[in-house]
Amino acid sequence: MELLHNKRRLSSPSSAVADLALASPSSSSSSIPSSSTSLSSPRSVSVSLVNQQIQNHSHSHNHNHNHNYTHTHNKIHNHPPNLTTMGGIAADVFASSPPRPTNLPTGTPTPPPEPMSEPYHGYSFPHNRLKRRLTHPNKTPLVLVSCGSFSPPTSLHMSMFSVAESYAERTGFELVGSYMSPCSDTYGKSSLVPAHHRINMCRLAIEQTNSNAMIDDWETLRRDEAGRPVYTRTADVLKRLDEQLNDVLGGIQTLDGTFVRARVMLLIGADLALTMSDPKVWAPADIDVLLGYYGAFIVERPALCATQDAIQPLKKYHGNIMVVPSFQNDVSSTKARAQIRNGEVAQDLPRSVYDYIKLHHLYGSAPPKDRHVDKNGKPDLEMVSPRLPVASHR
Ligand SMILES: Nc1ncnc2c1ncn2[C@@H]1O[C@H](COP(=O)(O)OP(=O)(O)OP(=O)(O)O)[C@@H](O)[C@H]1O
Ligand SMILES: NC(=O)c1ccc[n+]([C@@H]2O[C@H](COP(=O)(O)O)[C@@H](O)[C@H]2O)c1
Repeated sequence: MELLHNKRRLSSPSSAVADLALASPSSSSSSIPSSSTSLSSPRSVSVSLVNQQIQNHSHSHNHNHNHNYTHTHNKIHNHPPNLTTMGGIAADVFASSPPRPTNLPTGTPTPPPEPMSEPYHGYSFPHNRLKRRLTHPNKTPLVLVSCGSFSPPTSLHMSMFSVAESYAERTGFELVGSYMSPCSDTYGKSSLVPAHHRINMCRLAIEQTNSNAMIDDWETLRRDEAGRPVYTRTADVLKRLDEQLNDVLGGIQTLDGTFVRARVMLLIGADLALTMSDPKVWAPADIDVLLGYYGAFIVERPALCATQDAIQPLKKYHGNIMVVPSFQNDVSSTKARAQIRNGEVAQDLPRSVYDYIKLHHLYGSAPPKDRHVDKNGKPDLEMVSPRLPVASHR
């Protein structure tokens, strides 16, 4: 498929900066809408950070949530978020977020021409690891969605879920599901290996790290009328996941038996957040949807950018942003690919992912000398590196 223009890079070497008028011209989901109505402007408050002063949120605004979050499904009632605070961590994300509209926002960009839930051969929405019932009272069910290239998935991609989960659960949330949504092959990044390899590697990474994340390969399967893969913007990915979880599956059951909508939020690194204030990379209407309506957990990535630089331009959305502290690291897919090309062992990859790369000669890797494969030629999952931190909620 012809890309309409090249990927544009910001200063950050591995930030996501594909300029996204790049996929099929025939798909309206593939181009940045030129204009749209904005969502109601969120109140501007400080971004949640660890050690921020504990705030007590007794929730006079819960009425808004109740009113605005009624579900078409009869069983669903909004469960008002009760922002508990524990361990000295503030939980102001809901307290400060705008009332959520009943339906998806009018500012939502032009939807794709085909139904967003169009079934593809062999595809079904994954929910096997979705926790369908809350285990704690007064918590808001949270689903985190990590959209990325995952070319290849690194140990940091996997631990992002667990650090965000630990952070979220000290707030008013209970994590009920985590999704990895690999982007389509049409995303303009030359480093992408074909989607089936990226999906296989994500699967291996999940197994190896004992993660509860699910892979939603819908982005990689979407096709236009001519059968060509199309790019899906991240705002549309979240809208569809929201529909699947809350409208199709019916939401999450609370301890008192009622059903509430899960809060869907984006999980990204600070380098990607840095690109979000660039309208050539993200349509402002999409940012309204992603940060104004859904919200994001932004994991610090100090090796690539200063967190402040990333979030300061997004200050009108701060009530919907949680900044998750991370440790100093230079882990990236770019670094892993360079190591593989140079014949070095890529330490930051789950071992099974590394073996898969060698087995399939991806990223210019030489054939493996020391194959850790079973008798069927599949990577031997026993040959694994030490386990990474894992999500603990199931
Ligand atoms: N070490 C890290 N710390 C924080 N966030 C990360 C880290 N690695 C990846 N991410 C985030 O994970 C998401 C998906 O990233 P992606 O698959 O593009 O990996 P990447 O390492 O940034 O890739 P590349 O190096 O190929 O540009 C992005 O939001 C990115 O910011
Ligand atoms: N306008 C958009 O929807 C937009 C812009 C840039 C990146 N992204 C997404 O961000 C994710 C990460 O991208 P990178 O691999 O470039 O870091 C990908 O899933 C990509 O599709 C979306």
